[in-house]
Amino acid sequence: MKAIISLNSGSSSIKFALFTLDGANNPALSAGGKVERIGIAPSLRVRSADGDILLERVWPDGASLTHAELLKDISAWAAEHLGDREVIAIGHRVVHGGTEFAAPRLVDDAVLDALEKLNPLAPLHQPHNLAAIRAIAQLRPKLLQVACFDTAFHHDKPAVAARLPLPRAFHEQGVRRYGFHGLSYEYIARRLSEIDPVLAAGRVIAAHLGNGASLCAMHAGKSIDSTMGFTALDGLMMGTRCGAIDPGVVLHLQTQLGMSPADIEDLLYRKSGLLGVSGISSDMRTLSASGGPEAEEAIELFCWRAAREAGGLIASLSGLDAFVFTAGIGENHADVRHRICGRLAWAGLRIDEATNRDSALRISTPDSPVAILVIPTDEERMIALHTLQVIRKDPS
Ligand SMILES: Nc1ncnc2c1ncn2[C@@H]1O[C@H](COP(=O)(O)OP(=O)(O)O)[C@@H](O)[C@H]1O
Ligand SMILES: CC(=O)OP(=O)(O)O
Ligand SMILES: [Mg+2]
Repeated sequence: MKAIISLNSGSSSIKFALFTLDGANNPALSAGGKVERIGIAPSLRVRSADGDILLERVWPDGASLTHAELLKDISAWAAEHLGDREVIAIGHRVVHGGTEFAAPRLVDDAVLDALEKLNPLAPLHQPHNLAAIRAIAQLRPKLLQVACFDTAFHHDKPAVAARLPLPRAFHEQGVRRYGFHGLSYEYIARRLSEIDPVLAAGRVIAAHLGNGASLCAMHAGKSIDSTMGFTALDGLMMGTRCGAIDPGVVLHLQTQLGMSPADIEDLLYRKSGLLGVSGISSDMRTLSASGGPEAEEAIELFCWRAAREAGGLIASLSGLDAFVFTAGIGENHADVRHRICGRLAWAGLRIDEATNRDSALRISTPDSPVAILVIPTDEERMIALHTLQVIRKDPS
């Protein structure tokens, strides 16, 4: 039986899924898993399509384990689990596609070289994404690999949402607002159109709140604006990223505090956000459990900033019909959802405390002018669908 694998390297996680293909080439999930808390204390869990746990591993002292090292364990599990299934392609999430890659692409050396040039624009993601592709290409040079871009879903957003207010030449050089988490938002748009086609045709904000976090304004299922811009550092406060800050701060760090570009990158991408403000952890679960005043301040700032940015996107959309929470925090953290919706009550978000506590599909009150939903994202399925489309078109 033919199969494809989806690989999704996030900043704090590697998610993966094995899909078998039926006669009509529809992907059916066979098993999937994730390594989470990379950089803290990684753990791996693999589940069958029915939810049975197939494998669990923890590395309590594994803070220094890299994405590449952890990928070896995933490969070992996959090799054992495959049985007589024949993997015909691997699809990868690649975070930055720049101006050149607006749609999923079969990867070859030239594509890899072009994507590598974007590494500095996504230092927490792009190098891991590409290292996995290169490692697999070495082991299985003939295996088709498809790159699916986080930026692609946002490619056709209105020009006003893509331009930075800099001299025009920079835009031509690619210094523009791209937007990320596109595979997740594309999946949410599809799911919402199955769940509630009327809402999906309207004005929707999707909030992908994970270790990386962003909001996307969608109208009729298309991205029209996002809080992330040139890089995945923009917008919301995140696990270790600062989100939007006054660019004057960056100049100050460099010229007054004498920090090198590498130190500034490390500060803004790896030491800020929830980790920096709490001084405790980048992980929302740990912060909520800690209860200390710095942890509380970090959580409150996270929610305040999310609501504040949502206000901006409501203006981009000229109103709002639905607000969707997704990703690790969005899908699971009732208190964060409660705080964000509370700050958006003026815009018509009325949360129902009981269904919110249960992380139900619909968590707004029946009379809420804006519907509030919790929809688990599935970037791996989106990757599988794109991968199939690409290899059908170009089965070389
Ligand atoms: N059950 C849960 N309750 C609260 N927060 C959770 C839960 N599960 C995951 N999270 C939080 O979600 C974040 C990770 O989100 P995830 O989407 O998996 O990350 P990534 O962006 O690396 O893909 C962490 O802050 C984690 O604490
Ligand atoms: C783009 C991005 O921030 O991704 P992640 O949420 O996986 O870190
Ligand atoms: Mg994520």
